[in-house]
Amino acid sequence: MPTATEKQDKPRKLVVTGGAGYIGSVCAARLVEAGHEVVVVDDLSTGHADAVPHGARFIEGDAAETAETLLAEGFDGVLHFAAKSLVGESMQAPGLYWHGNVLTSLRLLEAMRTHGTPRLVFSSTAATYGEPEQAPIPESAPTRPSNTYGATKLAIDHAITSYARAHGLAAVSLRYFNVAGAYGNYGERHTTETHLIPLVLQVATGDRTQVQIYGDDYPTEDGTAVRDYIHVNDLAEAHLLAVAHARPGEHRIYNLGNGTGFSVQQVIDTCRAVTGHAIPAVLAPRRAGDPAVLVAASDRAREELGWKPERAELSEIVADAWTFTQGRAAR
Ligand SMILES: NC(=O)c1ccc[n+]([C@@H]2O[C@H](COP(=O)([O-])OP(=O)(O)OC[C@H]3O[C@@H](n4cnc5c(N)ncnc54)[C@H](O)[C@@H]3O)[C@@H](O)[C@H]2O)c1
Ligand SMILES: O=c1ccn([C@@H]2O[C@H](COP(=O)(O)OP(=O)(O)O[C@H]3O[C@H](CO)[C@H](O)[C@H](O)[C@H]3O)[C@@H](O)[C@H]2O)c(=O)[nH]1
Repeated sequence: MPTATEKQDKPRKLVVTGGAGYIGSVCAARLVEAGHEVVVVDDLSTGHADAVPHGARFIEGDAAETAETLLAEGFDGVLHFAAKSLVGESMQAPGLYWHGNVLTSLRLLEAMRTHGTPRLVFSSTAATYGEPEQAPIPESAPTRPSNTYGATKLAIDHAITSYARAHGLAAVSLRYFNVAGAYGNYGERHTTETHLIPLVLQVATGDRTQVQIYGDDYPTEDGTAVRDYIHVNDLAEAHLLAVAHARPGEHRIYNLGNGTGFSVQQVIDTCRAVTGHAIPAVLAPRRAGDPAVLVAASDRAREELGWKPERAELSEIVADAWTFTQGRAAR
């Protein structure tokens, strides 16, 4: 059954950079299912060729370099997921992030301008806000990233605003909070995994012996850090809506989260309930740069895009991630 979004948008020819990665593969799959013509461009630096959905054309290569020639074919838009996104690595090797994220995106923007590609949807992040002054965080909150990863994403957001104003680009930046869950065979399988839910589930599969809780002295109810977890398929739905709603000369920015925070302890407890596994957890020092609470105000996406998350319960998000994880383990 096509969703409301799929019915309302016309088929388009789209490039998906990073479409062999976690979020990009889910979005590419949804775009193909919605009848769009999809070309995935991915250098497989952190992605997997077998994650590119059937029905999408796949070009293995750098997003910027490939776009410079590929866009000459004539496309309706680009969804730009390709990026380096490990916060710790960004602090140790900033050059990788300024080059890999900012330079790549600037070259992509230039290629889009040269070839007249009208539409861009960009993967921005909650990390652009840094340590927040309020919860939930609206898009009007100050952007003071506390790590290099967030700084590079914010720099790209600024560049996109300039291109929209000067060149009429129709652009949408989606600021994801904590993405989790899976969509059928598409899910999170990073070789270097830093995200809480997949790490906890790796304990349940026996691939890890325990999970570490990074700090229990935060000013939160149980002392562990609070995040806003959003289902990857709800996130994908927002991308389909963004493609349909982007308007020439405008750069719109939307936060994407459910507006409800869950602590690290609550996440572990939910994983225990979903998997039926004891999941040993040990206390570890705080991870540098981690804010205490990050929760999204996503009213703007709901009002302007008509976005409505379908799987907002943490137990649903974890259950889908667990089904995916078990499926991979059985292979
Ligand atoms: N996962 C999250 O919770 C989260 C939160 C906020 C923002 N984001 C952003 O969402 C996007 C996707 O994240 P993900 O978790 O799916 O990461 P991922 O690492 O699974 O996917 C990124 C993909 O981009 C590819 N890639 C990287 N650099 C490339 C380049 N120069 N040219 C071509 N391909 C390249 C990688 O091979 C990979 O397949 C990223 O831009 C990330 O910053 C993710
Ligand atoms: O083994 C672990 C892993 C994580 N955590 C904690 O769990 C919470 C969530 O951590 P994640 O690494 O899963 O996610 P982050 O909130 O650090 O990162 C997310 O938000 C960032 C913005 O701040 C970036 O956008 C990033 O890409 C996105 O995944 C944090 O409090 C973290 O300290 C643990 O306690 N133990």
